[in-house]
Amino acid sequence: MTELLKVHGSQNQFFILDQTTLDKPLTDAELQALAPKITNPQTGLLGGADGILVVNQPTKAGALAQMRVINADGSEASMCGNGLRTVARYLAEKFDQDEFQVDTRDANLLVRRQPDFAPGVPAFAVEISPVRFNKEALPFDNLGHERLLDTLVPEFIPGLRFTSIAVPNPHLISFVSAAELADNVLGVLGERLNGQNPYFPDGVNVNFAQILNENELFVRTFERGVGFTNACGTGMSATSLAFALTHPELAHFDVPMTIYNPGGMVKTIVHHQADHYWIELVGNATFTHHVTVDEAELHQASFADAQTHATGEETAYEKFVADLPHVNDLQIGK
Ligand SMILES: N[C@H](CCC[C@H](N)C(=O)O)C(=O)O
Repeated sequence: MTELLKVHGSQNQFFILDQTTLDKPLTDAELQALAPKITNPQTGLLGGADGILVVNQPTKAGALAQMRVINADGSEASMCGNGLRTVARYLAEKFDQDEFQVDTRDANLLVRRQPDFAPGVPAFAVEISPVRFNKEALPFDNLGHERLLDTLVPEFIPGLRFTSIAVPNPHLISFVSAAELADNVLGVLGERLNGQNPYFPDGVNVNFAQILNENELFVRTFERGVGFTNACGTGMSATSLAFALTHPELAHFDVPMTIYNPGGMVKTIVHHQADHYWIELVGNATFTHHVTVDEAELHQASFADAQTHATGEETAYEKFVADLPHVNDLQIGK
């Protein structure tokens, strides 16, 4: 039998599959077959999820383990900020270490246990890096720009300004009004730029942010390979950097920013030395369920006989969110 964990960071929900515990790791094809089935909100396991976080032996020296990110549609992403916090907690408990590096596609990233965000709400800080602005990192075509930095792009939405940043997965960011944030214009643009389109051949995560105050945002994200999620860690991190770059009077480097989202709240700290940028993302790492399933079933993308057991942590997380300002203003579930 094999154990999976159902987890979330800011209610961005995942299954963690530690391939090192299997007799035979799932192949890439098997992972791509399993993801859409187990994450399906109607027919998936435990109400579905936004993807699978796959743990393997490290491929880079210095890392404790590797994390791969499989989106709900089976596509693979280079990074997942909310997911990395939950994998960091899983590895911290597995290896009894509180600070180490995790091997992600483009870099070993430093992760560190943090004080609980609230009673019963464990928290981790994770490095979001590498950060790139060029078209090699974030391929887009037919816009007549080498990069987007608070750029008017009438081809997307007339009147809105956009910034493009890869962290290293691709993000498009626009600072909008409360009305635009709640409107479905984000969903329409997200669907468009992740379908057949002349601009983003590989799709892109689209983030709308409302500026609440100095160093304080509300961010809503339409994710590549998933759709609307309750939060996107790399999205909130990229948006924090865009905030510091485009609104220097309101957003400061090396100072914690508070980022609200439909699933809760995280802190980000944007750092730079010359033109090298990186972001610290600090937030919850909640384990909601233990799942026991026959390994042979997983290879067949089946989980019909899975046994699930709630950890009880969700109650503490929901109390944490209930006490937050702003989050309940914009009730947008996944
Ligand atoms: N959908 C994203 C990957 C997951 C990122 C998100 N869940 C996060 O917390 O950063 C992409 O295809 O780039």
